[in-house]
Amino acid sequence: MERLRRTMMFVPGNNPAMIKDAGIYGADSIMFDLEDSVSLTEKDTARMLVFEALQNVDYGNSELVVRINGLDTDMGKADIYAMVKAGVEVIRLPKTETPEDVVETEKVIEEAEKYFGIEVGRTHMMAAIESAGGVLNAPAIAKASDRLIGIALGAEDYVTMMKTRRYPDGAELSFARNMILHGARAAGIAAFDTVYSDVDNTEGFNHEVEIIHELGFDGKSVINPRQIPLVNAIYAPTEKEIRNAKDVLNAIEEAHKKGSGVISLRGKMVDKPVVARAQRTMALAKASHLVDEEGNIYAE
Ligand SMILES: CC(C)(COP(=O)(O)OP(=O)(O)OC[C@H]1O[C@@H](n2cnc3c(N)ncnc32)[C@H](O)[C@@H]1OP(=O)(O)O)[C@@H](O)C(=O)NCCC(=O)NCCSC(=O)C[C@@](O)(CC(=O)O)C(=O)O
Ligand SMILES: [Mg+2]
Repeated sequence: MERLRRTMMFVPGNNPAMIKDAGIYGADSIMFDLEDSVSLTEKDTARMLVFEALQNVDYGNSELVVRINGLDTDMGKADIYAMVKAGVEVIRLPKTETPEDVVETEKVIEEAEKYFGIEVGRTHMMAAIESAGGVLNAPAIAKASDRLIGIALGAEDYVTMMKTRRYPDGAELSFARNMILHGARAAGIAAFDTVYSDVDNTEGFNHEVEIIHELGFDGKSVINPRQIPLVNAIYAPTEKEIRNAKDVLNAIEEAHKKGSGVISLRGKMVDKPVVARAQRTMALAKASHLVDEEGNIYAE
């Protein structure tokens, strides 16, 4: 079953209190940041704090990601070596422009794994796309390495470069979102939407999450724990969807027993893609604690 990544929470790497408590909010992934939320004078401290946390703090089931500084900076290589040594699960490249950026970063990760005697390939990667060039290269970026678990939109840098700003309807992000989503899906990896900076604007945030949920994004980068339950609520299937998914899975089981891969349920065809969607619905229902391990709805 694929790993759920509805929320990926940014945690500034130079904030010890936030780093210590980041695991209590139930983010699917925690993303420690060594890049833009950390000032130049704090870079070494942040690297050290995140290194210590990765080794010593228990973050439960959350996936652990670190956004490094790019290899075009003085910090990129040191970030990679420290995070690989600490056993990070995923390294996130910021401001990815080309597939070569991914390949270059992968080379350094591999060097670091060999240097520390870590199994080559254990460290996964994701690439954030934050510019016009990056968006146009999204399909190639997404296929640049087998280590990539996903690609993500970084809209704050992107809209700045595009000489616009964020608007409530999201029209300014429509092309970028579609390129990233199609690039990710064509490569068979995950697609993550960008942060929403106005943390007190719940209505605006929910509207944005509805848009990306409908488009098919796996999840969203968040900057504040208050945003996590909002995303989870929108990604949680409704009771009607869960009941339908269960009916679909039961129906296809019956069909398989009779040697068929297709069956009719209440007049609608149930075949492979319908079954795949039902399985995903049940996975989301489990992650949202709406059903037990056997798929029984808790309220029943
Ligand atoms: C926004 C705000 C200042 C609001 O502060 P507030 O004080 O109003 O927060 P409150 O809600 O009052 O906090 C209640 C309790 O939660 C704790 N708490 C809050 N936030 C927490 C957190 N993130 N992690 C753990 N703990 C947290 C807090 O410590 C408190 O704990 P306690 O005191 O114990 O009760 C704060 O959240 C914050 O700093 N966020 C992180 C910002 C950040 O990382 N930016 C960089 C990434 S974007 C970027 O770079 C752009 C991008 O690159 C993106 C891309 O590429 O996708 C692009 O181009 O688009
Ligand atoms: Mg950025």
